[in-house]
Amino acid sequence: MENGMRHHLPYARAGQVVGLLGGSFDPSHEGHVHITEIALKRFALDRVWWLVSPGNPLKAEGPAPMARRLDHARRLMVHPRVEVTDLEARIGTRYTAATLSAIRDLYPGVTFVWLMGADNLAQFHLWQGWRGIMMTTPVGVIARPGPRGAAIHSVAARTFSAARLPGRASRLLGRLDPPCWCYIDVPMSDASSTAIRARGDWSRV
Ligand SMILES: Nc1ncnc2c1ncn2[C@@H]1O[C@H](COP(=O)(O)OP(=O)(O)OP(=O)(O)O)[C@@H](O)[C@H]1O
Ligand SMILES: O=C(O)c1ccc[n+]([C@@H]2O[C@H](COP(=O)([O-])O)[C@@H](O)[C@H]2O)c1
Repeated sequence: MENGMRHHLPYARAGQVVGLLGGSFDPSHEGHVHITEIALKRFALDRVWWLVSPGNPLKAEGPAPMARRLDHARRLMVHPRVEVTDLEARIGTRYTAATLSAIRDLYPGVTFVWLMGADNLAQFHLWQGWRGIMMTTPVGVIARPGPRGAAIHSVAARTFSAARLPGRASRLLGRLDPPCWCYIDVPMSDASSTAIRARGDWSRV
């Protein structure tokens, strides 16, 4: 990373627990805001950073330009403990495993919790280095409309079943040594970027 980039880094201090919500945010919507507010409380996070992805490695079609997605997300997500950032583009990573290891190097003493909706847990075993992510990073999974079983019985959930923290103990997630993950059953939002794009409310240019 260039030196000049460093002063744009989001703030966190040693001892804090920061939730990372990675996504295409193409566009961001109420569902993202909803799970962020829930995650702050239920996982006892000091902060949440939205990592607006340069492009999901598993998606064939690229998203809308970064500046547009960032701008939209920053208007939508206004909260003193939440920051919307293009950190992955700055670091030059798009695979989550690489992003996490780079971020940990940049913030010694800070604990990072990876946040995701239940749909992503169902797919998680397709991510690059997913076992390594589980072994190094507490993972918080938030309910999302769709087949609940697909997440709870996914390859990742089964492989790491012994490391599952019950939902009632969710506040401990960032204080335990990984592997540890926690699924929280919460009131759900059915908002989705795909639905918004399908309505034509967010054109790509
Ligand atoms: N309504 C929602 N409820 C729970 N989790 C959500 C919701 N919307 C998005 N998420 C989660 O937020 C993260 C980023 O989501 P993303 O930017 O891909 O939005 P999306 O609506 O899932 O987009 P797309 O429809 O293009 O896949 C993912 O972990 C996703 O599971
Ligand atoms: O690292 C991977 O292999 C990987 C594969 C698929 C998705 N991800 C990450 O998961 C997050 C959610 O992606 P998306 O496109 O569903 O918003 C985003 O941060 C992606 O970079 C990461």
